[in-house]
Amino acid sequence: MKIFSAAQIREADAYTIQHEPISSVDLMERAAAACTGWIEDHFPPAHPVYIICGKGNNGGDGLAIVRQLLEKGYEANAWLLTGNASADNLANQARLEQRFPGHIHPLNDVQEFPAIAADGIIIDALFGTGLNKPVEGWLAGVIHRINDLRTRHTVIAIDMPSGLQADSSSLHTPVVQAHYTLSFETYKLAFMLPENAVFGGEIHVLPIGLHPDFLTQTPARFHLTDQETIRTIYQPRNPFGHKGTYGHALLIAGSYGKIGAALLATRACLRAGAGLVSAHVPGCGYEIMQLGEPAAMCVTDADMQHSTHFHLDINEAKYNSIGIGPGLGTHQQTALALEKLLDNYPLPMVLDADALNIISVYPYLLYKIPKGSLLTPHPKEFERLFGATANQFERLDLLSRKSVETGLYILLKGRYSTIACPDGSLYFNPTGNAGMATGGSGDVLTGILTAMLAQGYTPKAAIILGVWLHGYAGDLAAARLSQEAMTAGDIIHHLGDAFLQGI
Ligand SMILES: NC(=O)C1=CN([C@@H]2O[C@H](COP(=O)(O)OP(=O)(O)OC[C@H]3O[C@@H](n4cnc5c(N)ncnc54)[C@H](OP(=O)(O)O)[C@@H]3O)[C@@H](O)[C@H]2O)[C@@H](O)CC1
Ligand SMILES: Nc1ncnc2c1ncn2[C@@H]1O[C@H](COP(=O)(O)OP(=O)(O)O)[C@@H](O)[C@H]1O
Ligand SMILES: [K+]
Repeated sequence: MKIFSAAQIREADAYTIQHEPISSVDLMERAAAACTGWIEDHFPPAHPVYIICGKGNNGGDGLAIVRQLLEKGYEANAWLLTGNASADNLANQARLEQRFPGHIHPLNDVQEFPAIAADGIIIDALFGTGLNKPVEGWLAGVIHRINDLRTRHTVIAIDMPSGLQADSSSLHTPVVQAHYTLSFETYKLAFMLPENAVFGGEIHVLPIGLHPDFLTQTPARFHLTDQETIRTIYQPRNPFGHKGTYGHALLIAGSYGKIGAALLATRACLRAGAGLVSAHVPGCGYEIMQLGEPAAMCVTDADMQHSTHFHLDINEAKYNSIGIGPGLGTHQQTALALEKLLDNYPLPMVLDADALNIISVYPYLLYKIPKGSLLTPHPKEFERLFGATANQFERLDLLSRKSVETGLYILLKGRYSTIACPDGSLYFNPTGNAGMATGGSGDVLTGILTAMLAQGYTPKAAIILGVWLHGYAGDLAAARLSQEAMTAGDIIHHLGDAFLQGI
């Protein structure tokens, strides 16, 4: 699913008006009806509704919602900023006044903000995608008033929480903190970033019938992975396939005290479909690996505690893919061996955790990584690799620039893990939950991605599909066990159901 910028959304709006064709006020009626329908489904008419309306089309939506709710028997009123209203806003003021006189109240000052009855619902229709600067002065006071009331009253934002910029950072500016956001047609970029998590609440994207030609033909830089995309990527196994068909994957992971990371990555790699899996671990890991995962082969390093010689018998004829980093440690001998591996192995590989930490100490190694490889830093590792940024929009830009510059796929992990592709496109992943914020989840992902590469998926397909399945398995684990009780191993246990249900 594409994520459009505010400017593209305006174009979609105009294209729909011209090509459906439909008048802009009727398109507004349709958008408002989608919201009214949602409100009706979730809150009975016993709740009085207070709609705070701006002067633009977001306020116009609010005015139309007041009229539609009144028609459905709700007690609804608008508090409207006075001044130069947009044409469709004016048209909806007139329609409301004509059908239900006396339901529009002026809002020129915070003092005029209504007193909200016990069961009252506040609807924020102040500003949407037309916000052109941070909100200041008494209007900021209105936003603060709404936010003060949110502990006692449900707050529903129309299209965007007011004050939130769709495509740039809103840090340190006043923004409504909604419980629900009813957004039109597409997700906005701002919803994807953790720095905005407190504003949107539960986000519902309501279709309003923007023209399908525009939506399919207009290129977008940002995407939200959906099941449809996953179904086009996934390749069912060939009935005549043999284990050679699905590749030999090698995991280079673990050090004394962290052999569990190697075990998790290895198990995940097997469960994600690799034909053969080998693990290279230091000597201390041999029995743990052989007993812990009998289906995997184990190669031990000359050193008992950490890996030092994993570059020796590795070549592309033997291993179709390599995943390196979980629990590996950052010993200097390990760093030297990593450099030799990068010098000798030409295929895309997966680099995670300590492999990334080593590279952040020796940044020139970044340029030795085979093109098309997958890097999977969490935010701290990302910062060590590429430096800090003032906000998460800048971090997104940095992420994309580094991917383009190096020719590597870089995954920034977290809620809506973000995949930056060397062609400049970015994919947000919607699956996964906070139960996965538990030690070892990332090791499991390394195993899954290494398995996808071994099976012959292109790097882009491997990372989009692997990250989706990892999160989906995490969601299934959380549904069965709770977010609190699930562990990284449970993500692996649910991979089977993720293949069956998530694709
Ligand atoms: N996409 C679609 O297909 C559809 C979109 N629809 C709806 O249209 C919405 C976009 O409407 P929009 O373009 O009129 O902009 P909107 O968000 O109302 O803001 C503009 C107003 O805010 C003001 N203003 C701005 N910043 C300000 C500030 N910091 N501080 C103070 N004032 C500020 C600005 O004033 P100005 O700066 O011009 O004086 C102007 O009055 C969209 O979010 C959705 O709800 C649906 O109806 C139909 C289908
Ligand atoms: N709140 C969350 N929502 C969705 N996914 C999450 C969340 N927290 C963590 N995850 C996922 O869990 C994994 C954690 O990886 P990482 O931080 O490397 O863990 P570890 O180093 O313990 O293995 C990532 O794939 C990340 O996207
Ligand atoms: K709004």
